[in-house]
Amino acid sequence: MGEAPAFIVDGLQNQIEFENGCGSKFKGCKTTTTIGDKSYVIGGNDESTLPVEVRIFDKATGNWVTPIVLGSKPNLCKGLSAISLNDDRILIVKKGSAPDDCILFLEVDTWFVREQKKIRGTEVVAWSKGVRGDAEKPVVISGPSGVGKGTLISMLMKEFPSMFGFSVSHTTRAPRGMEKDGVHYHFTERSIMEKEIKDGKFVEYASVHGNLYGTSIEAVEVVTDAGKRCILDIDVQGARSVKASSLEAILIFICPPSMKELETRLRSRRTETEDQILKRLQNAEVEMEQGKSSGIFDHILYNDNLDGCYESLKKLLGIDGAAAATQISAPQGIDLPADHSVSKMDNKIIINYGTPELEKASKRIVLDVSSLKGGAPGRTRGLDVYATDSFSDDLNGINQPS
Ligand SMILES: Nc1nc2c(ncn2[C@@H]2O[C@H](COP(=O)(O)OP(=O)(O)O)[C@@H](O)[C@H]2O)c(=O)[nH]1
Ligand SMILES: Nc1ncnc2c1ncn2[C@@H]1O[C@H](COP(=O)(O)OP(=O)(O)O)[C@@H](O)[C@H]1O
Repeated sequence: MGEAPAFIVDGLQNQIEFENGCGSKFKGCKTTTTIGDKSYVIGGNDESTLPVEVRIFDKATGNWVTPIVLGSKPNLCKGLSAISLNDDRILIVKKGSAPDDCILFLEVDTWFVREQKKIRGTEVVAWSKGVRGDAEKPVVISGPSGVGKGTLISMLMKEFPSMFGFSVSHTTRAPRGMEKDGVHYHFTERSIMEKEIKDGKFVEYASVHGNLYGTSIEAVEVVTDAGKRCILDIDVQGARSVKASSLEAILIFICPPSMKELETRLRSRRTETEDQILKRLQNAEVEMEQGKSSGIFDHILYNDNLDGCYESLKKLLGIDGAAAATQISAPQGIDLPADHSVSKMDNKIIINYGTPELEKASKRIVLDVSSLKGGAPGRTRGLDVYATDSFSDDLNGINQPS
C-alpha cells in the first residue's frame, strides 16, 4: 500500500501556494491536482532540463501508479501551475517557457485517453500543447488508388512547406521504386506492425488491397510538434476512424472523372503489377460508393483537371488567393511573462504579473478556455488569449462570475 505524500493538496489555491513555495531554487517543482479519487502529481525533482513526470495516487486503493505517458513530455521550467478542466484534463501553465511551450494540457479522461486505457489495460495520460485560435485542423485526403491524392498532397506541401506536414503512415506493403522509408511510409513487417497496433500505438489502421496501413500516434505528433498542419493520406476505413476520434480533421474525398480515366492513371503510373492493378480497380468501386454516400466526408472534389482540383482544394482549406498570405503563419504560441501567478474564474484562466503588491497596477493575461477543440494526439486548439490590466477588468466585469 502506497503512502500519500506530504505535499498532496486539493484545489487550485493550494497548488499556487505550493508552486510559489518552490522558491527560486526550482527544486521539487511539483504540482498536484485531484480529480475524483485520483491525485495527479505533475513535475520533476530538480534540473530544469528533465522532462516533467506524472504519477498518480489512487485514494481508492491507496496505491501509487506510474501511467503510460503519451505525447511529447514538456521539459521542466521555473514552476508549474495546474488547473483541472471539466475533470478530463489538467491545464498546465509553465513559467519562463517559450510561447509554443507554456500552455499544455495533460489529458486524463478524454476520449483519446479512455480509448488508450481500454487498449493498453493500464493507466494512461496524454500531453497536448495548447495553441491559439482554430487554424490548424488536420486534413484527411481519401480516394481510390490512382485518383491523384499523392500528387495533390505533394503540390500542397511544395507550395506551403511551413504550413503542412505529412503524416508518414506505416505499411506492410513493399516500397515502390522511388519511395523512401520514413519519408513516404514506414515500411514495416506485418508481425511488428500487428504488435504495435495491439500496444495501442496507432490512431487508426486498416487492411487495404491486402496490406496493413496505419497512422501512428507518433506520426501525427511529429507534425503537430513542428507547428504544422497534419495531412493524412488514408483510405475510407481510416477516414471513418479519424472521424470518430478527437482529431477533428477536415475530411476530403477525391473522385476520378470516370473509372476509365482512373484505370488509365493507375496503369500509366507503372508502379503496380497487373494483379495489383485489378485488385485496386475492384476496390475502387466500393471506395467510390462509400466515399460519396457514407456521410464520412466533409467535401468531395473531382480530380479531372489537376490544376483546377488543386485550386479547389486550396479554396476549401482557406488558403486560396489573398487569404493565403495571412493564413500561412504557423499556429501562434502564447507569450507569457516569465513570472506570474494563476487563478481561475469560470472558463477564464487569469494570469497575473507585474506588481502584485500594488494590485491595481498589476497586469493580466486572460486565457479563455470555453471553446477548446482537438487535443491528443494533436494540439489543443481554440484558446483565446487577451491582455488586460486588472483595474479596468474589474470595471468591465471580467472579474465577476458570469
Ligand atoms: N487507413 C489507412 N489507409 C492508408 C494509410 N496510408 C495509406 N493508406 C491508404 O492505403 C491505400 C493504398 O495506398 P498506397 O499503397 O500508397 O497506394 P496508392 O493509393 O495507389 O498510392 C490508399 O487508399 C491510401 O490512402 C494509413 O495510415 N491508414
Ligand atoms: N488530374 C489529373 N489528370 C491526369 N493525371 C493525373 C491527374 N492527377 C494525378 N494524375 C496522375 O495519375 C497518377 C496517379 O496519381 P497519384 O497521385 O499517384 O494517385 P494516388 O496517390 O491517389 O494513388 C500519377 O501518375 C499522376 O501524375
